[in-house]
Amino acid sequence: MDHFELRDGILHAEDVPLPAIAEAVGTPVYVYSRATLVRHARVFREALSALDKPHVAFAVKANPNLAVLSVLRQEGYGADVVSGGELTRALAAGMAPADVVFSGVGKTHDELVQALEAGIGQFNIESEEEGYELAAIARRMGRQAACALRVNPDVDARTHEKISTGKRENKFGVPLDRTGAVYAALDREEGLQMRGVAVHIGSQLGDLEPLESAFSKLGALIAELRGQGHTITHADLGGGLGVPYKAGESMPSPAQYGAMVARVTRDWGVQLTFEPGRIIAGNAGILLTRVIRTKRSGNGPPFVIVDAAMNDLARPAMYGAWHDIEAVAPSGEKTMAHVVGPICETGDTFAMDRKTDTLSAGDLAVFRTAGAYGATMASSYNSRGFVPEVLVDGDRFAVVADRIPADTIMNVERVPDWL
Ligand SMILES: Cc1ncc(COP(=O)(O)O)c(C=O)c1O
Ligand SMILES: N[C@@H](CCCC[NH3+])C(=O)O
Repeated sequence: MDHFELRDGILHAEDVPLPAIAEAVGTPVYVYSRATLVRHARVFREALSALDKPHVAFAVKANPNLAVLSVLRQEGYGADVVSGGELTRALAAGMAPADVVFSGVGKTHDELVQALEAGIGQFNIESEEEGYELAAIARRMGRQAACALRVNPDVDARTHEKISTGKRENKFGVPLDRTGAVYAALDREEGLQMRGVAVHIGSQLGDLEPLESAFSKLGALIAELRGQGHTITHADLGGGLGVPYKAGESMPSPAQYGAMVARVTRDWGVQLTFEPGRIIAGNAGILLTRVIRTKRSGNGPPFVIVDAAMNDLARPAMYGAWHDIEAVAPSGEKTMAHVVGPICETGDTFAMDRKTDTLSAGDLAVFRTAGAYGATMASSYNSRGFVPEVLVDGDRFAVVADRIPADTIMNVERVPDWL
């Protein structure tokens, strides 16, 4: 359930009519609902209530906006970060360093230093090589890095191949058959405090079975590592829960996920960490756009050209992803249309042959479920600048990220005097 609903024929974000936001801020603009974020954060936490003190670290990559992170911090969430930039954001949003987990397959030397200086709670080590580098830096700095070893369980997450992370051929984690040796080697390193294992098999998972299979393998690994004399106190189960992108689509609920986790991990005797991203932020945001014009296309459906494009919302172009498209003031009439952006690529297409609310020049429309992997994946391609972000709270709203116009971006560029 979200808080984007029709009231008197006009789509609202909580109590704010979307035309008021378009009027004040212009389009395109991302709009987030605080109430939906809070609701999702609580539902997810509630789903884990059978567990002993689970730690929930929001995957910042899904939506790194400082206001969004602040809402989640108020809900007791920590952060899962994958870069120095995300770490800076998590701390700027007031998250405690101890509540930060650092994942990512290519942490740089400087990022490792930054995270050690900040005193983050846990490094998820993705390779033996990374472990040695972190150990050396930690020793030099006189620090101890609390670590989990990220395991690649070779499980097919049954999701889009570009966002699957737990198959042997994917770049993430240490293959299961090497984890015993790698864990033992890293456990001998001064500077590292090896305390557990981590797994994350992919995103937008519509099925709990691959997760259960990965967690079962992790459970067996924990037993094996303990058998080798290691003390395992932590396990990080990553994120990955899918959300419905199409009206009527069904996905495993957080409660079903929580019940599965409780059953599989019952005897583990560890503190569990979770890294949800999309399930928290996905349905908490929409991208609000305005139709520039429509264009007839031979005998086929018309092109509806909107002012949002693939640089603002990359998912359809990158993964062929579906986002529901709705008029802000629907007439009730539906038309078959191609919905496209203005960018000079055929891939700048949000929908082909889609029966949507009839849209005409000047109409406002929304792309739903754009709160995760939306603004965060934007670029300035075609010198279009960056879309602003707005957070709604009841009947008030605030711009939580300014529009960055193309000329502001151009202002950081220099033409050398030898040209
Ligand atoms: C290590 C890690 N943790 C958490 C997430 C968040 O995933 P999701 O947004 O699917 O919950 C991701 C992204 O897939 C990730 O790579
Ligand atoms: N960017 C992807 C999700 C990637 C998850 C990152 N590990 C998407 O929009 O669906």
